[in-house]
Amino acid sequence: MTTRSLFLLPGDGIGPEAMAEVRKIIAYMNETKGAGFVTEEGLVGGSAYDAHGAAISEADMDKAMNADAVLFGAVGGPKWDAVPYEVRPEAGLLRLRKDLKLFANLRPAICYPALANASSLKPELVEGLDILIVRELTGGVYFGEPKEIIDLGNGQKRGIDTQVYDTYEIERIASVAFELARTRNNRVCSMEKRNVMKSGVLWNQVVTETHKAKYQDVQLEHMLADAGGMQLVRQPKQFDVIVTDNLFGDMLSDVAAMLTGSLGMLPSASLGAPDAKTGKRKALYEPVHGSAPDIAGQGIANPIAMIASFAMCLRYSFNMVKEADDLEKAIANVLDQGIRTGDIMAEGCRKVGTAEMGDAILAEFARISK
Ligand SMILES: NC(=O)C1=CN([C@@H]2O[C@H](COP(=O)(O)OP(=O)(O)OC[C@H]3O[C@@H](n4cnc5c(N)ncnc54)[C@H](O)[C@@H]3O)[C@@H](O)[C@H]2O)C=CC1
Ligand SMILES: CC(C)CC(=O)C(=O)O
Ligand SMILES: [Mg+2]
Repeated sequence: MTTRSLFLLPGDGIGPEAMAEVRKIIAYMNETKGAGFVTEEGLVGGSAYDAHGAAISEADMDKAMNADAVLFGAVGGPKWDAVPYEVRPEAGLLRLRKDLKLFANLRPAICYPALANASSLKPELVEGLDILIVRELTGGVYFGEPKEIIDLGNGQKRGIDTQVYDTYEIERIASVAFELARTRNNRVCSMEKRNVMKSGVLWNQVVTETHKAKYQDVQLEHMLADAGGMQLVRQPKQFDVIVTDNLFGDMLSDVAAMLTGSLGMLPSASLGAPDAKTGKRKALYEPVHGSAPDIAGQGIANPIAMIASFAMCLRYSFNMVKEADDLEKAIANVLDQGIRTGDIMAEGCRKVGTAEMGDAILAEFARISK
């Protein structure tokens, strides 16, 4: 029997609550479909810091390296506000991204028909929305050196972060965006700030050259990232694929989340390059949202972003396309039935907690995938 190894890192806050709902789906697929998932669990973020004094242990890094895919919940929270910067919860996630070389972060923003009214935008602006943000994930200001606070000795300090991009980093993320556009509506919009940033000038040049060399069949547009943010809330359906750097991608995908109704709706896949011999990619799947300390521990978080991240895992790591489609359809059907967590609640709908939403999606998945 095929075995498929999954390393689960639930993390902090609502991370474990959302992961519990994915665990049920994994168990169901193993029991009824012989999916052969073999799971291991580890600690990341504040929970790892509390246990080991580090945001992820070396043993868990090894397991992440060797798994077919990593499922990640969320990290962080006020409890760890005062821990040293190097071991803060978020450092665990950044290390996973960097060491597993997960340079391509795919963040689809899809507005399910039943949720057009849940967005803060007018329903006609978001109905049928289906955009894909392709965020560069292992470079830019998140990782550039120097990164420090220096004492200027005159009562002043200076905080320094450095935005760095090399040609190869821009070329490979642009190629991912162009390839994905070919499977969708064949349009890419590249966002940077070439008017104020040298890295933006290079980004623009390299995307243009990559397009010219290999992807002239795809329609390419360039937009300054601030204007891009404005266009995302003015007329979001103008976009198909957006490709952008690490920081702008982080911000623009949180903006895009609200087009879909809630940050609790947005999944993501973080992918490495295919291995030259096996063609397999290292991969980590995580919701776009964080640990939501304001609602953690109450059983009310929306698990859809986490469940939809698992659907992306089925699609991208295991080529289980039918199962991924069925799981995404199950999410859509449950929303059509008017079942809602608090963040996407609307008049006439039935308000449920995290576990009930997970159960409803699993029941619907079981029904349609029989
Ligand atoms: N990938 C990760 O692990 C990320 C971690 N963080 C960390 O999370 C902590 C909290 O950050 P915030 O800025 O508050 O962002 P957040 O994404 O945790 O929460 C923002 C708002 O969205 C709501 N929300 C988020 N996910 C939800 C869900 N599934 N269901 C219902 N409501 C949901 C929260 O209740 C909150 O009001 C910080 O420590 C931050 O560094 C933030 C973003 C990503
Ligand atoms: C390291 C993360 C907390 C940064 C973030 O907000 C994200 O990647 O979405
Ligand atoms: Mg973010």
